[in-house]
Amino acid sequence: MKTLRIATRKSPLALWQSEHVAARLRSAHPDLQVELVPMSTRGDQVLDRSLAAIGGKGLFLKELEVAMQRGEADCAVHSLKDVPMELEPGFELAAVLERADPADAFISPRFAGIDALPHGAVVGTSSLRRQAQLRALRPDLQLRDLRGNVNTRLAKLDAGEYDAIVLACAGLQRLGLASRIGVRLQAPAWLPAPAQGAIAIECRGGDERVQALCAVLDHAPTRTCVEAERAMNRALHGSCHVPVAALAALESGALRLDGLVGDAASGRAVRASAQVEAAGDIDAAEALGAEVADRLLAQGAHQLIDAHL
Ligand SMILES: NCc1[nH]cc(CCC(=O)O)c1CC(=O)O
Repeated sequence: MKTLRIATRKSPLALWQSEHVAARLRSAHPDLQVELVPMSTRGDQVLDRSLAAIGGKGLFLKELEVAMQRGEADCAVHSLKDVPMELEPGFELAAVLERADPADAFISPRFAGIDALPHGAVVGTSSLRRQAQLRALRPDLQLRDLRGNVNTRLAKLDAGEYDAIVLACAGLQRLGLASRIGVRLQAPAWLPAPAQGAIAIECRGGDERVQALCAVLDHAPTRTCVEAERAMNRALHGSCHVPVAALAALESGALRLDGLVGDAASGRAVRASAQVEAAGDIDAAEALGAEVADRLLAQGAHQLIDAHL
């Protein structure tokens, strides 16, 4: 019997996502034996410093890529928002699954929304993108770091360490915690991370067996949207030190992209958007991302980015 081994992180959300991919692959290929290879990454181990300080998003991928290189796994499942804009050489995305809810969620046991928070309320999030947007709306808030997996973050909120926190709706929904969502923070007023809500399967470049097995899970409209968002981020040369947010949507054939570059310390933010009428191919999505990046730079995003170089 043929086997496919999926490298995965061990957090409950990562395991849910990998089990989901495994189940879909099993039903698409009844003769395929699909196994998970759970492993811990540096991004999971180092919880006392921000991701930006310890080297960025790639930290969630490295150990999984090493396992693929060694032949201990055939592919790896990731939240696409945790995947760097440029993959390591020798790897590619075999599939991007249909996106779940891309929005961020405001969560608080006591307050109905960001506007309802009292002056100086304490909000937990280590994401510079979420911090920048909170600062832009409410300069008075006290923003405090909050890392760890989704359950850990909710437990810290429930223990009273914060008045509110912000998490991705998709992660909460996947873990059966949708009832914790207080407010869905909607675009274009609030923008999520590029590719938030999308699950990707990474494999070794040129591994045609794995690509063919995973191709059935690929969702073209999601690919189009996330490509526009990731192309915008790439064109901004955004490192994880600069808060960048983006959301693309397909509506009756047109592809619209909203983007934001912010500054977590000052709460300054610049926004831009654009759309293409016939969003046929990946090239059009990429061009749209570059266009919105140009508009952001023209409005002063370069000052926010240069300040972090
Ligand atoms: N930063 C960690 C992370 N990576 C992906 C998700 C949620 C699921 C997704 O966006 O696909 C989360 C948790 C969160 O931000 O609340």
